[in-house]
Amino acid sequence: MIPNNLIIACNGSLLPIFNATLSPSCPTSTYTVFLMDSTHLLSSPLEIQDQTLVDHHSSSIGSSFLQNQTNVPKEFLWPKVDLVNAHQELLEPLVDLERFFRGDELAIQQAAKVIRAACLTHGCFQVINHGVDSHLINAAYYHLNRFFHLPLSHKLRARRATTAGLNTLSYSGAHSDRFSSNLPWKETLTFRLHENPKESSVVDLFKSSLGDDFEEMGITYQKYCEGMKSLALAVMEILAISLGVDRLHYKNYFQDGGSIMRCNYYPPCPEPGLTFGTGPHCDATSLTILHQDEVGGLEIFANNKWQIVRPRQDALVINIGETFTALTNGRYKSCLHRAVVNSERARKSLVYFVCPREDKVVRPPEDLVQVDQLPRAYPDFTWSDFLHFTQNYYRADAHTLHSFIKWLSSSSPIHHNR
Ligand SMILES: C=C1C[C@]23C[C@H]1CC[C@H]2[C@]1(C)CCC[C@@](C)(C(=O)O)[C@H]1[C@@H]3C(=O)O
Ligand SMILES: O=C(O)CCC(=O)C(=O)O
Ligand SMILES: [Fe+2]
Repeated sequence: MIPNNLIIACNGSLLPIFNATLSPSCPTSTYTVFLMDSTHLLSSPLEIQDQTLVDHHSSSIGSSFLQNQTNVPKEFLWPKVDLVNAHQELLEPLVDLERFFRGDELAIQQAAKVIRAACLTHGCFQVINHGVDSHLINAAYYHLNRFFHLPLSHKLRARRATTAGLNTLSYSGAHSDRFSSNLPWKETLTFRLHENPKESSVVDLFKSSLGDDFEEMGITYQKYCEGMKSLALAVMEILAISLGVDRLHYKNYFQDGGSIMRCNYYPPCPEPGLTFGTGPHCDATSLTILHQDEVGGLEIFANNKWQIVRPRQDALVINIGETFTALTNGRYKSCLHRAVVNSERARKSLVYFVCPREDKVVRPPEDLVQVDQLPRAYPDFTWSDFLHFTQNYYRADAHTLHSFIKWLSSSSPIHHNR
C-alpha cells in the first residue's frame, strides 16, 4: 500500500498525489514516487512504471488526499506575513436590485451612490433580489458536490478539454501542475467561454470532456452562466451611472464578452491557520459574481485590515476586478480578497468572472479621462494578453495588473507571438 503522503512526479513535474497526472498524455512514462512527511522527502525517488498501480492508489487516496493529512505538507504552507487573521465583519454595502429591475430611477440613483462609495475604497458589494433563481444556485452546488466527490481518475478527464469554440474545461488539484509552493488548499473546476453562453456551448463542453452522464451538469451550468451574464450586464449599467458616464457604455462593451466560471471545493484542512484556500489576490478579470456556501471563508481587505464577508445564501458578492480598474482609468479599486479554510467542514463557492471579448482593447471611456484631465492610468491592452500573462508568466496576486504593465513595457514583441 502506498502511504498517503506521497508525491508523484510525471515527466518531471512534481504533483501531489491528489492531482497525479494520470491522463493519457503520459501513459507510459515512469512515475517517480517521492515519499515525504510534512517538511522533507523521506526517501530517494521510487521509480514505478505501473499506471494502474498509481491509478488505483491515487484514485483511492487521491481526491481525499487533502482530507487525510494529519499535517500540512510544506508546499501548502504560506508565509507568516500573509497569515493574519480577520476579526471583524465587513459591513459591506448590500444593494437590493428589486427596484432597479422595476426601473425605479430614484432607487437606481441610490444604488449607484452606495456602489460608488464601495468601489472607490475596497471594490466589494453584495446584491440581493438579483434575479438568479435560488433553485438554479442549489442545482449548481449539487453538481459541484457530485463532481468533486468523483474518484480522482474521473476528475482528471477534465484536463484542459477544448471544444470547437475554443471553450475549455479543466480540473485542478491545488494548482500543483502550475505551482510548487504556496499551494492553495482547494480543488477547482474551471471553464472558459469565449462567447456568450448561448445554445449548447456549455453542455457540449461538459459532454465532450466528462461524458454524456454530465449532460445535466452542463445544462445546469449553461443556465447558471446565462443568469450570471444577465446580472453582470445589469450591474455594468449601475457602475456606469455611478461613474457619470453613458449608462450603456460598459453594458455595450461587455455584451459580446466571454466569461470564466470556476467551481471551488475547499476540503477541511488539519491546520487551517497555516495555509489558504485561495491566497490574497485581486481578480485580473473585470467583474466577479461570487456565491459562497453557508460555511464562510471569504475575506476582503478593507480599511487597512482583513474583514469577513458573512455568507448570505440569498446574496451574491460582486468584486471589482483589475481589468475594470483599467476601464475606469484607475478610479475604481479592484477588490483584494482571499478564502480561508477550516478544519471541520468542506467549503464551496461558485465564481463567475466577467471578461471582455479577448481582442477588445481595454481603454477607459473618453469622458472619464477628460474629466480627470490626468494622464491615462494604464496603457491600452487586450484581455487576451492580460489573461495569457496570468496563465503563462505570472501567478495572479494583489499586484497582477501592475506587474503586467511592467511586463508589457519591458517585453519584446516575441511575448505576443502566440
Ligand atoms: C484570470 C484569472 C486567473 C485566476 C482566475 C481568473 C481570476 C482570478 C485568478 C486567481 C483565482 C487569483 C488567485 C490565484 C489563481 C492562480 C487561483 O488561485 O486560481 C488565479 C486564477 C488562475 O490563474 O487560474
Ligand atoms: O472561494 C472564495 O470565496 C473566493 C474564491 C476566489 O476569490 C476566486 O476563485 O477568485
Ligand atoms: Fe478571486
